[in-house]
Amino acid sequence: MSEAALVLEDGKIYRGRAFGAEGQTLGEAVFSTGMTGYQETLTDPSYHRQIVVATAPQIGNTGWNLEDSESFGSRGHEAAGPSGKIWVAGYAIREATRVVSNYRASHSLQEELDNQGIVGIQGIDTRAVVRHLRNFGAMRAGVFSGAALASAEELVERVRNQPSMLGADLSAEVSTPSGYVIEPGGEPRATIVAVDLGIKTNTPRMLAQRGVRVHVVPSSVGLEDILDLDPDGVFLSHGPGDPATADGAVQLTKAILGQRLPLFGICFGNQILGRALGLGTYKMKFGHRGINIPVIDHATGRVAITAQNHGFALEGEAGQEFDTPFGRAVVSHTCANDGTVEGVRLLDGSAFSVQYHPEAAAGPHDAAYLFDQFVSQLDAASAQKGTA
Ligand SMILES: NC(=O)CC[C@H](N)C(=O)O
Repeated sequence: MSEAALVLEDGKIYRGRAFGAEGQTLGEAVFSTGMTGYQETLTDPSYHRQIVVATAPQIGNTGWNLEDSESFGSRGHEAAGPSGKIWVAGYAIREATRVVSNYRASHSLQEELDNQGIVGIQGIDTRAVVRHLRNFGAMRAGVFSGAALASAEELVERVRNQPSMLGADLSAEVSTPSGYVIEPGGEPRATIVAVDLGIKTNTPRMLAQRGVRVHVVPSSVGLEDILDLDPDGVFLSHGPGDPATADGAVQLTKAILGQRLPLFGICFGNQILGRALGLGTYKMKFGHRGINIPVIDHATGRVAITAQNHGFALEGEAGQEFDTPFGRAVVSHTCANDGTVEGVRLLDGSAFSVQYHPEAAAGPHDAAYLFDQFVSQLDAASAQKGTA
């Protein structure tokens, strides 16, 4: 295995061995604290242009299977076939397992990284990398191996020459090029439009499991296209990039709110709904990425343990109420670790969103009830349509 280097924009270099494809990759270095679920993480479109550092010390134990990928439906997924497209820019780990041990595995993680040309690094002190990123923040980085290795100065230069995640407008790079429908098993109880800003496979699946027909549409969709589908509600998906750049999605959201259609948003969708309600966004120092992040629901005082993956957040305070052109709104959820805004809602309940991932994949299912809450809104809207 050839030598490899993880290079950070501040000049810090961690030397290890190649993992997966050899070559060069650039992206923002971020860390994920999930102890399981690497396949879901690697295929999540929200990680587009990010080099993920895993805090779990050994990676690859369960190999790669043909079921758990989260990128079916995202742009360019066909090329990866049933394996699912890997969206991360690179992967940095402590130790790759030598033995794949799971009945669902079809091949190893290394093989899949090789097949898809994903450049990774193993054998580095990932605890030291994570401490560095916690102290100095997520930053531009690169992984280099084989013929791509060069002098330290040259590598740092290449890392610094890439654009920052701050100001990155990435929705169009991951969103499906054309719409598709996920049907529930039987007769649909309601129909929604899901705006794909980087949607994971499990999100429309969880809605379909609840009897909802889901039209997944490209991020460039307009209000008229949405209304043509005669939906009972609209969903705004998770996705990569800086929400401050997503003016198109914010305008669309304002138009949807103006129609009084029920609206639910997750992660990027929470940031978009927050912006449409007048809140600002900012880049966090190192973000929240993992599957054990505690969130307080200020309506009930209950804490949910949640899956998360975000580097930006909405500005606001726990329980803060504010006026919007669509009615009064509230900061409904905050993170129990650091007070970050984790959810907003119109007080009438017709539009709400969370910064965490009720679809989990991977992660705990504490927040799955939010899909039920959305479906109740849809039932009410569809009943009203029936009597209109
Ligand atoms: N998973 C997501 O939707 C991420 C949202 C946004 N790109 C962020 O990093 O904050």
